Amino acid sequence: MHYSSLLPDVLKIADAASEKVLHVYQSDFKVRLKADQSPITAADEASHEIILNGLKSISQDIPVLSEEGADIAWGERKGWQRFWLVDPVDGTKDFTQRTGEFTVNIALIEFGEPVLGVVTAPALKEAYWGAKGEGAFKRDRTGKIHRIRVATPKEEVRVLASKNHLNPETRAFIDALGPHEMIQAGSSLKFCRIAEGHADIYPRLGPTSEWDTAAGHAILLAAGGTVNKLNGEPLTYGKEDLLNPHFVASGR
Ligand SMILES: Nc1ncnc2c1ncn2[C@@H]1O[C@H](COP(=O)(O)O)[C@@H](OP(=O)(O)O)[C@H]1O
Ligand SMILES: [Mg+2]
Repeated sequence: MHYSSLLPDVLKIADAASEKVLHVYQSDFKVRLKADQSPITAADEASHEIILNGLKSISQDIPVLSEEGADIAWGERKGWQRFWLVDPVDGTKDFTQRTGEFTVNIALIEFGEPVLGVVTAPALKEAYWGAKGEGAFKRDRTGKIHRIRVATPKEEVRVLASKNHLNPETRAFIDALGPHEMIQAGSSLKFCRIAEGHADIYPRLGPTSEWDTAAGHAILLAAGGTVNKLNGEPLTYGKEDLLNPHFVASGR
């Protein structure tokens, strides 16, 4: 499959969802708690609907798994060779805290590998995308599009960590890296910051779900980086348990 032929449509869908998400962000929105006690707003729901309908219209035969539509039995999912993996709003805490560091995420998974990804940050007016064999790109807040690439680390490693979920295990991993600079960022923007060469490593020795990481992972791969489990094997998708194992995302 030529992934680049899908990218313009997927970017349009993500931009449409972003516009709606930003509209809610700028309003006096209400925050509710889901059954797992994680926060949800009208932005997550509206973004989910726009993305689901958009993806169905461009690819009737590719199923969609979204954080807000994840109740699909393993018996059905296990036969999927190719599927869309979506987080309508990643960084909902950043959204509710109004830090601006939340994203809309769409990934295409093929045989467990994230082969295409689009991440938009509606409040920052940034967008990132990438596809296997096609490289990775950023649209900055002025609308200019640049090709992006991971950087070669200098002596002081630039480490990315979650703003809201930095646990003791991740902290210990970071301390063992030696001289480093800490950069905190919310949501899947952490993968994008490495993809564009602004940071070197993002260790996550704490919980995430497949939809949190897939799009950023695809972009980082396309920019020359890696996302591996602690045993050194690549992080994969379409697992029965949708919680990811611990992983380390890195540039060169
Ligand atoms: N205890 C937990 N279990 C599962 N996922 C968790 C979690 N704590 C945080 N996360 C995931 O981490 C994401 C936020 O990451 P970060 O802190 O790096 O911004 C959340 O995404 P959502 O905001 O989409 O719910 C959520 O999915
Ligand atoms: Mg998320």
